[in-house]
Amino acid sequence: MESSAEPEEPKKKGFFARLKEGLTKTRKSLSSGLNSIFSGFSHIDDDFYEELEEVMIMSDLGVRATDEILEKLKQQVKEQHIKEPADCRELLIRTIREQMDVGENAYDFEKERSVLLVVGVNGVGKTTSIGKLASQQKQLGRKVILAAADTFRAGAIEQLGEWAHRAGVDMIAQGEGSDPAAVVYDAVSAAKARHADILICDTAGRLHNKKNLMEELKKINRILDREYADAHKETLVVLDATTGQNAMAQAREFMAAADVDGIILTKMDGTAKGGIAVAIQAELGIPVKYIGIGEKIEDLQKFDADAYVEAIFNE
Ligand SMILES: Nc1nc2c(ncn2[C@@H]2O[C@H](COP(=O)(O)OP(=O)(O)OP(=O)(O)O)[C@@H](O)[C@H]2O)c(=O)[nH]1
Repeated sequence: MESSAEPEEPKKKGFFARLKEGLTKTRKSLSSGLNSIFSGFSHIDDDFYEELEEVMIMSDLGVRATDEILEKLKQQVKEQHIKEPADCRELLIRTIREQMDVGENAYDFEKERSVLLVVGVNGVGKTTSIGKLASQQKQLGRKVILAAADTFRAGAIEQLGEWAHRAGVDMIAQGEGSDPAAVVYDAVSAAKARHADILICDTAGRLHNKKNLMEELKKINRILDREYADAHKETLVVLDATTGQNAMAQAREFMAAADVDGIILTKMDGTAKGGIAVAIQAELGIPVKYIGIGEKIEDLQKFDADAYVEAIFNE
């Protein structure tokens, strides 16, 4: 029998195909960079390790994580009497994955009545990520309410409002410059009255005054602990992957100001610095919960370290 025509390309790409496409720039820089070292060196020596280090740091895996990964690699090379550079490839990939281990990534806020505090400096894609998340949660059949508690940045409330409209969810807001804690208080009342499953709060975006930030977050947390004690609470920090090590510095500052439960890493599709996901989990020990790999709603993906490593290293 004659073979039938080529199957039509499915309209919607699967999770992994989209991830792989989103990580193209990082794959090209990191995986191809490492591959050329594995094939270019005839034996394992200091130069070989130095070149690996350079490529890893260039891809923003972070100095500390890179050092630790290479130390482990060297040890295994010694123990297993590996002589061929190419034989290090799988070992290195496995070591990177192990170094990223922060336990299983939990999404309890999808199952329980929850409140998410989403923080991040201006321009990182905080509003966009909240919009995507709200939309996804709504599609899961959950009742979502947004709180426009980033009252500092001009236009932030309108922008969140547009997302609320697009996602078909309610938003609680007061005017620009109002007290973020008061907005959260109102939003909690609304969440209780309307039996919301998840309340997502767009909060503090500024870092230049750490004390203010800390006070603001503390005040919001006090309200949540008092008024919404039975809700599962998480604080998520949004970071822009294209800013590389600067994003790490931001994460550290937010960690100093609040208990951070997870990271949303945006704009991974636009950068070769996607190794930052390794640095975050390996150096900060905080799970990356979502990554942004494009502008569409489905381009906010749950982060899976196994899939990430595979998307980058498996050709
Ligand atoms: N390619 C890509 N674009 C993104 C992603 N996340 C956000 N963006 C886009 O980046 C552009 C600018 O984003 P931001 O200025 O950070 O958006 P924002 O959410 O309004 O900013 P803040 O709320 O201040 O963080 C927007 O057009 C977004 O659609 C992503 O993961 N990938």
